[in-house]
Amino acid sequence: MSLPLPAHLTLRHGELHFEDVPLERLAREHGTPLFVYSKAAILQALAAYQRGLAGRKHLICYAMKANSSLAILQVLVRAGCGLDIVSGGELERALAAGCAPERIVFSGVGKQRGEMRRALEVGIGCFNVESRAELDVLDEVARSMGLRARVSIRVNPDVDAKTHPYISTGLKGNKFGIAHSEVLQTYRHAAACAGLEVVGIDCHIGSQITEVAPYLDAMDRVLDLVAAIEAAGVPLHHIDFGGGLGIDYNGDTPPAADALWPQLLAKLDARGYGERTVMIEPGRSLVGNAGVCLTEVLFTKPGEQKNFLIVDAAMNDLPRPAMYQAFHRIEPVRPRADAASTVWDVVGPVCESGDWLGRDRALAVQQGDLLAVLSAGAYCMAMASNYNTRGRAAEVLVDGAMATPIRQRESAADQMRLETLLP
Ligand SMILES: Cc1ncc(COP(=O)(O)O)c(C=O)c1O
Ligand SMILES: N[C@@H](CCCC[NH3+])C(=O)O
Repeated sequence: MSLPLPAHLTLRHGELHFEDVPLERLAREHGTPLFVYSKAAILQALAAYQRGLAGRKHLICYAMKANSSLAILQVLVRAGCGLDIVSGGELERALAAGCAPERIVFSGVGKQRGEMRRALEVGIGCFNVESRAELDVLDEVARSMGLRARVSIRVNPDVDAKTHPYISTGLKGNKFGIAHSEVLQTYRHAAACAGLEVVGIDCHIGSQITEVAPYLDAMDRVLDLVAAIEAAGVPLHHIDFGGGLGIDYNGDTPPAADALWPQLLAKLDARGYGERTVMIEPGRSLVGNAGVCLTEVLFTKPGEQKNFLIVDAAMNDLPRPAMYQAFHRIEPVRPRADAASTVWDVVGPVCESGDWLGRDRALAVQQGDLLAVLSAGAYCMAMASNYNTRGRAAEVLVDGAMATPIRQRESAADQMRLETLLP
């Protein structure tokens, strides 16, 4: 194992542990594939943001799309987070997990009227609006309910987040946000709508960002807009700077949240906006390295060109490699210290050539061994599907020596529940 392990994941007595819990035991008790999360690792990641924003009026709204399992939401909400949601479904999860509605922000380019209505009815904190058309529909829906919707407009600062094209969102060619050149007129329009109350400005430039420069550029551009919008007579109560901070998947070196935020806050201070409420929407950086996916080697299949390790987790459980060629480290749960390693492609049982979890990995393993796919806390379970009628995996949350099952494995009956047989 050449790279250090993520926080709270350790090799003890020849076996991987999350906090004080041996992973092999969890796999035997709950079966595989199994997602295991560390509460301490989540709270440690959150603490870096809390330190970075200490002494400021702020609200950290966890972007729950990264991992929306109820218990994970509870951990973050109980630790003081609000939530960033992108659908009516996420709204119901947020409420079920005990998040105060006023600590919820609603992002996303395609909110439906019913979703707007429900969010207004429960009294969410703010809608991050992404187009002029959405603004008008929200205005109409709020007026029909005799309410005013608090809005912040998501601006597209046109900066290159230097990340994978599928997860870059702050460039002109992206579907997200309102173009820099149209921001002012959109704010003027919003301020004149009786069903809307303008409260802030919002920006999110992409995901898995590992450099400081795009953030600094985006902050400069957002603050230029704040000055212009306020000069036009529209006061802004908060600045929502989105999420996007990357994690270490394979030796990546993103800035730490408590190193990044002082630099961004210095920009606010320098421009006289130090008193504004700062909101952020981190997702991946709070949970990504707080989770692993345990999987069993079903078969070894050496071949002429490639050697395959066929494991019981697949692209339906962990779609990031298939979707983005994303790299996840794969480590044996009980490394075989003196065995020679072989180079394998680690693949799942799904009937697709794209169903792989790792390529060309040197591993000393045998049939029946357990592997841990690392950095699986974000955008894995949340993006899981039932392709090939595979049930979604089970999940366990570790806290010290305690392991709590937080989601049962989905059965075939669970999957068929909403379907109807023809007479
Ligand atoms: C509007 C918005 N906020 C927050 C996030 C969370 O991003 P990340 O998980 O990269 O922190 C996303 C996803 O990229 C997003 O689209
Ligand atoms: N799903 C992407 C991140 C998307 C960010 C959503 N705004 C990933 O796994 O990297």
